Amino acid sequence: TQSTRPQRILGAVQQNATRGDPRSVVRAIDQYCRNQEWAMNVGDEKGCILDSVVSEVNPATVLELGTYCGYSTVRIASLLPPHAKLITLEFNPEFAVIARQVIAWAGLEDKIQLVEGASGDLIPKMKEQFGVETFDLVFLDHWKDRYLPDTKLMEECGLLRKGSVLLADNVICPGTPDYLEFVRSSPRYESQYFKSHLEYTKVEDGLEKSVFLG
Ligand SMILES: Cc1ncnc2c1ncn2[C@@H]1O[C@H](/C=C/CNC(=O)c2cc(-c3ccc(F)cc3)cc(O)c2O)C[C@H]1O
Ligand SMILES: [Mg+2]
Repeated sequence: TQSTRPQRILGAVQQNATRGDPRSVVRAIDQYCRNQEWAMNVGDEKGCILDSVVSEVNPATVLELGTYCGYSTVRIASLLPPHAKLITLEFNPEFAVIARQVIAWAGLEDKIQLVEGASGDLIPKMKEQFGVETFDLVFLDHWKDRYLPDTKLMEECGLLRKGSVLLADNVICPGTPDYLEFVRSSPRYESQYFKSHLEYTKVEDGLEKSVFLG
């Protein structure tokens, strides 16, 4: 039977990456998606911007919206301090199955908690069910029309503190116009655009970093 793209990405990791070496997992996925078949990972170019923001924030708690195959999950977790935790939300069970194996291959199970479900349902349960106070960093990379409602929901649920950083992928391509307008015009956010390119292409895209001012 025909394999799926996520299954082929997992295969590339198992064939080309070293178990327990997160950066080799990241490199294996980038090489596969650049040379064999495109996939919607944040990729190596925007990934370097992601790395610099993660290193600057040095977060103890991270929330990722939209796991897909776990590329950015592994990329972020590989930079976290020893006791830091990353919670990643994914509602497609098929993607979750693949992401769990990619995370395991990287040896990052202890830092990452993958929770299956829709962000709109899970965000209100973060405090009670997952023992989270607030998030130091949120990486938004799920359906683009969910960035704004989920940001408002995180505010309402008290999951953002003064200084919490939101980093959003794809603010140009495919684009998140309502979210961009909101964070750039709201007095409660200090926003900055990092110009880059759509993963594995020359098309313009970028990341928007928004600091919640409380
Ligand atoms: C609400 C919610 N809750 C939990 N998981 C959710 C969710 N919405 C999506 N997800 C999960 O995240 C993943 C979805 C991500 C959506 N990302 C995209 O649609 C996406 C699309 C492109 C793109 C650009 C140009 C083109 F020509 C074609 C595609 C590039 C990217 O980097 C992307 O992230 C997988 C999905 O199951
Ligand atoms: Mg993306």
